[in-house]
Amino acid sequence: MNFINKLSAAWTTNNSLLCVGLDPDPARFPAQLAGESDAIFLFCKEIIDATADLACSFKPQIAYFAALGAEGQLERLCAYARQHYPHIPLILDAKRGDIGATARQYAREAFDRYGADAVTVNPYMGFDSVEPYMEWTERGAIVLCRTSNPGGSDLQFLMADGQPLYQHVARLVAEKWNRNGQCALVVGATFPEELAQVRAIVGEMPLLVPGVGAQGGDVEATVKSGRTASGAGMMINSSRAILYAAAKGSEDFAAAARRVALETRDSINLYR
Ligand SMILES: O=c1ccn([C@@H]2O[C@H](COP(=O)(O)O)[C@@H](O)[C@H]2O)c(=O)[nH]1
Repeated sequence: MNFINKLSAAWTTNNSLLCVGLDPDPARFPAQLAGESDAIFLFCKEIIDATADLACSFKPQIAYFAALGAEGQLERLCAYARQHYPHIPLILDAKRGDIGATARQYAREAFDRYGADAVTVNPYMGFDSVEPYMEWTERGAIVLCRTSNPGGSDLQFLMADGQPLYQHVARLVAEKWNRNGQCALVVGATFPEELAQVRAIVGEMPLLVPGVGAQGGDVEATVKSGRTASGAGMMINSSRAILYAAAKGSEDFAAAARRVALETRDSINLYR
């Protein structure tokens, strides 16, 4: 099944717009994982098992694995998610951007090596840097548009032809670049006004929306700004607030993650 259809089905099946982010930081792992050679895999696997019925997608952030030389554990984790939860889209957050020949290798890494349904990509180098991802006709390219970080405004708010750059990106992707019909955009929950602007430009296109939870984005404003007419259209990501929900040593980490994922999913659903 292609990325967009799988995502639409997951919104319905799990009644959820929540994307569970997998940003594993061993310094924050529970004591029982200390000394385990595959602690990163084990930690993330428990989180996936605890939240799979509450999520519309999982989003491993590759930097947290690669920085520790743990790409092998990421491979295992992706294989595990695909085998046990094949109906939940797997998004590799890698924010790749390079010339076409190199982008083709990044696409192979995301879709072949890790088996991701979609990968995040940076539009700064233009269409030929994004096109190779679309050669994978069933997989998604999720293009950075209006990112959640404060510094995103440095470039994304620059005016060109009377409009901020992020709106040009939204329009380009929606009207020209989306050759395989599997594109989506990243828009931060920390900027609900811009989220509403992007929604108005792109119609039904799915949006990956990081920034609730640890970054403090407002759930009500996010949902009201980014939802489609059918009350869907978003993967609202929360990573650290779910992963590290347990107070150190006092609560089972997976149970705590499930509790916060449930609360987040339900608070999102209040405003759909
Ligand atoms: O604009 C963006 C794009 C990506 N991210 C990523 O999302 C998660 C957010 O983690 P939290 O712990 O929920 O803050 C992380 O992997 C970022 O790399 C983003 O935050 N903003």
